[in-house]
Amino acid sequence: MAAKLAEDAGALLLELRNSSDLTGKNLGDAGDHKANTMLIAALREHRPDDGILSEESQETNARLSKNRVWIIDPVDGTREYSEGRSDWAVHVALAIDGKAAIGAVALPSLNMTLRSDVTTASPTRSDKLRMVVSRSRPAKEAVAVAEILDAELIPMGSAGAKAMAVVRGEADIYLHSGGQYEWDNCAPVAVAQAYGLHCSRIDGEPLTYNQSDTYLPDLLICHKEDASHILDLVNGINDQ
Ligand SMILES: Nc1ncnc2c1ncn2[C@@H]1O[C@H](COP(=O)(O)O)[C@@H](OP(=O)(O)O)[C@H]1O
Ligand SMILES: [Mg+2]
Repeated sequence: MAAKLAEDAGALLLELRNSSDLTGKNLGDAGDHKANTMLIAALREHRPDDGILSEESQETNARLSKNRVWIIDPVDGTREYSEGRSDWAVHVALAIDGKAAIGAVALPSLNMTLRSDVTTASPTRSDKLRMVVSRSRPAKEAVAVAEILDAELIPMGSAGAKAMAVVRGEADIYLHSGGQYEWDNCAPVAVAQAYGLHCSRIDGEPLTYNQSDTYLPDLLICHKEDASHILDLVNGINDQ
């Protein structure tokens, strides 16, 4: 269901972008609103007992008493969506007891949806490591770690698109700090974990969802074999 909803919302968003006269922020706002309305209505209809947390409509009190909470980002990479780029995503995840249990990330411009329940082969690691970072706000730790590892930096929009670049074998590391919310990374983390990748906070702690404060400002997604080395490097940089 997560994959179907993410795909359907993605189709709506592509249709809106192709057919409307809206541009820039107006297009982003309209897309956010349209996809959010569709996703919330579908979740309320099909999973009436579950909680919902969406970037576009946050129902804090009701969800906090639930074990099962849908965490959705109708358009992740709104800026890129509204610029006509392909690096944006729709996130639909189910957190169970605070863990990213199930997720789907649609990449509508690439006609692709990645999901936690149906996985293909684990991504292969490149000898020359490639690190995806925010186009607009690359984390200082990421830039410093890339330099130490002699990794290629690949700027890209959207947390979902970046995490899926690692899942798809287009990159090896996604390292972010400085700000993000639960909806930005819950579905990407559910998918990345299902593909056998390491996912944690940059201090190595687990990523925990459905918290009263939804700010979840940093994360590391990478191949398991690289995780402890990268976490040590980040730790060293942040101790300086
Ligand atoms: N420093 C920060 N503070 C808050 N949110 C941030 C952030 N850096 C990135 N994000 C959010 O994380 C998502 C991916 O960002 P980026 O493309 O820069 O990596 C975006 O989500 P939205 O597009 O859903 O708003 C963006 O708003
Ligand atoms: Mg987002």
